[in-house]
Amino acid sequence: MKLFERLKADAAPQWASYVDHEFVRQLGKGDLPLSAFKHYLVQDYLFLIQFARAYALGIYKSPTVGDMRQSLEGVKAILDVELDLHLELCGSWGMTREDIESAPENTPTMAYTRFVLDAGMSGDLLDLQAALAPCVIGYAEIGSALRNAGAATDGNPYSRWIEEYGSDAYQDLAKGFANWIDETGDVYLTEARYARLLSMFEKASRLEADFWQMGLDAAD
Ligand SMILES: Cc1ncc(C[n+]2csc(CCO)c2C)c(N)n1
Repeated sequence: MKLFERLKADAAPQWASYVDHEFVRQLGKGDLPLSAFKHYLVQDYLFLIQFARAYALGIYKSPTVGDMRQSLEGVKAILDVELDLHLELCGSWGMTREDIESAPENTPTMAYTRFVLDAGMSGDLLDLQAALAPCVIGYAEIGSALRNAGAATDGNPYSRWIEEYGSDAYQDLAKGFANWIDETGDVYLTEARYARLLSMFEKASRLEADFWQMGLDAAD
């Protein structure tokens, strides 16, 4: 079994608590309170700034030029695509870039981003990839499930978000990431390392679930 598939199977409870979270269900049905989504999206913007740094760390930790290019794709996806989506949505509610960037980082945002940065700082590229994988691939799974369920097309207020993560371009990016961690695993994985990688993958999945919960808890 390839590394990503194995991690996902072994972390099945944590993975399910993330991709089947109540926030995601309400988002798909379109009845998620807007206050919850707005709070989530502002925190997600702050999250993405730190994630761009984590991908940049991936460039630094890359053993090959090919790995550097893969990490660079992540930096570009965040700086050129995802942050703009967030600014576009927040702008439609009258929020400016300054409003968002000056918002205080919530504890779940700090916990998740600093965990990923530390996984990369203290380990090698494979450790960093194990911490990043739930984020990149989980959103593709969620986007594709919601898109296939028709959530983006029936007047759902969150259709723009669903279209972005359900898009072919995003699905390809996530597949590229899965192939990349599998290939790194082919070179660097030993059975002695696996338990630590799984623990990081589980933690990242739990921190994703906590991130959704932070949004739900902010509903008024
Ligand atoms: C909490 C949280 N988790 C995952 C993503 C998705 N995501 C994070 S970085 C990136 C760019 C490509 O790797 C994507 C799509 C998010 N936005 N917020």
